[in-house]
Order: sequence, then C-alpha cells, then structure tokens
Amino acid sequence: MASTSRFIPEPKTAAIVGCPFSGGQPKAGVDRGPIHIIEAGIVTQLEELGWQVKFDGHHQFEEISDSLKEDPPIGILKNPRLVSRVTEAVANAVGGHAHRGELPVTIGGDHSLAIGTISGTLSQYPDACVVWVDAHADINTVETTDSGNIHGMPVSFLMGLGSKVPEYSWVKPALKTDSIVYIGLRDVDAGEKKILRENNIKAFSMHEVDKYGIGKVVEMALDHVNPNRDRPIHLSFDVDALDPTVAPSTGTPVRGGLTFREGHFICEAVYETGCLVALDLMEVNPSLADQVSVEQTVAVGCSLLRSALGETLL
Ligand SMILES: NC(=[NH2+])NCCC[C@H](N)C(=O)O
Ligand SMILES: [Mn+2]
Ligand SMILES: [Mn+2]
Repeated sequence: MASTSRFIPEPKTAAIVGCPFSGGQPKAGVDRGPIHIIEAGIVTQLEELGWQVKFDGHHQFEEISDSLKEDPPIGILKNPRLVSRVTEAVANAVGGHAHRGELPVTIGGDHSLAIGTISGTLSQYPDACVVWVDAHADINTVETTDSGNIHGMPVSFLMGLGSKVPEYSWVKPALKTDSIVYIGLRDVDAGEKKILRENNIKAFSMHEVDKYGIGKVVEMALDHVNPNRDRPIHLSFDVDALDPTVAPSTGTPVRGGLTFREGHFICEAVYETGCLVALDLMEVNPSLADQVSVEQTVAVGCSLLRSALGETLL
C-alpha cells in the first residue's frame, strides 16, 4: 500500500458494521445485503489489502424492533421510531470505532442508516466532510417527502432542515450545507432541487459527469469540500449511483448512472487523499433481480469497498 492515512493510525484497522436493516424503505431484502457482502469474502479481501479487519457479526436490531410494540407513522414518515433507534445504535457503534482510531465500514441496509453513520463520524471528527455518491439526493424533509420513506431523508436530518421530529432529538444538526458534495445524481425530487438550490449545496449530477468526465468531477468535488485535502472524509456510497446494468439488485434503480469504472474511480480518488475516515456501502438488495444479477451487484459492492480502502489497478 503506497498511500498512508492522515487520520487512521497503524496498524490500520477497518471495523465492519454490518447493518441488516430495511426500515427506511418498503422493499424487503435490503437487510440481506450485508450478509451477502460478508459471505462473498469482504473480510479476507480487505485483509489482503493490508488492513486489520474487525468483524464480530452483524448488528442485531431485533431487540429494538421487538421493544417497539407499534410504530405508527408520524405525518407520513414510515417506521419513524424504528429508524430512529436503529440509527442511534449505529451512530454509537460508528462513533465508538472512530474513537478507537478504526475506520468504520458500514454495510447496509438502506440509506436511512447514514443518519447514524454520519452522526457517528461527526461525533469524533467534527470537521469531517461528506462525499455522497447516489442517484438520489436523500435530502427530503418532513415537508417535502412524497414517499414517507426515511431512506430519502437522511441528509436533511443531519443538517437540521425542515420541521423537527421529536423522536429524532438525539440527532445533532452537525452537518453543514457546505460540507457535503454529491456525485451521480439523476433522480432528484422537485422539493429536493429547491433545497439544494436555496442552501447552495454542491452537487455533480450525471450531466456534469458527462460534461467534464469523472476525473475532473471528483477533483472539483474534493476542491469544494476539502480544498487543502486536510479534512476527514466520510464516503457514503449508495450502490444505485451505478447504472442498473452494473448494479441491478437495488430498490430504486435509475437508468443513466455511473459506469463500473466511474464508480471505482471515485473510491480510488477518495482513498488517494489519505483523508478517508469512514465508509458506507448502502442499498444492495439481493432479493431483487435474478441470481446472476445479485452476484454481480454483490461483487461490485465488494470491489467498491476494496477500491476505497486502497486497492489499485497497478
Ligand atoms: N436511498 C435511496 N435509494 N433513496 C431513494 C429516495 C427516493 C425518493 N426521493 C424518496 O424520497 O423516496
Ligand atoms: Mn439512491
Ligand atoms: Mn441513497
């Protein structure tokens, strides 16, 4: 491994936070994503890259769901208490790993989990910035969401946008609007476009990827959130950022996405900064599509994680 990490001490340890959770969206199966990624051998693959890898089983959220006798919608938000308690547990797990100098690698599960992962990162690295790779902006507020699915809302919760849901009072609005950058967007709701515009939130959609090429886009994205390459980076990668021909097994696929190489390039370039402190891979749903597509999606998920943790082509 050529690059050294600015923030993760040697021997570099990656802590896998397996999150079999689907409560932020309606499709069953996304909770099996982390199980497939582990079974595909991600632990060994990361060890082969020179990481010490900690993984002591997937998080068990049954206790939380069993303790919730019922979880009626709040407004139109679905499973609001379940998502709150699960993401709070994830925030504590991620924050704890970060506190010990480990790099948390959270495998979802749906993207509502990022309420937890990014809260955990910011608890330890208040100056961290976020690179959010996704077809979607996931920044709906209580006022703008049409679906009520919380996986379309984590960014607004982290920023404290929209009216507050008391159930989420544990979430500190610690993410500043200038500390996130998006890459890959192409399915952004009208209300979300307004939020991005009014808050001057930097986003590189597929239009910019086509126009400038991925190399330039990643450079501009990092220049925006991390001009001196000295801030910790949290990379949150939704597998639906990739084109559905590359990663078909996901709940909300949108055509016109990143190629295999464009997705990996983003991960490689973030790793090269030496600033990565936390990594999410979300929305792999092995129950959607045929077996070949599932295997393909799981394999791509593993290779994105390897690229973000130092695998190079040469
Ligand atoms: N993490 C995701 N795949 N998010 C999809 C969100 C879709 C839509 N914008 C919504 O609010 O429901
Ligand atoms: Mn998405
Ligand atoms: Mn997402």
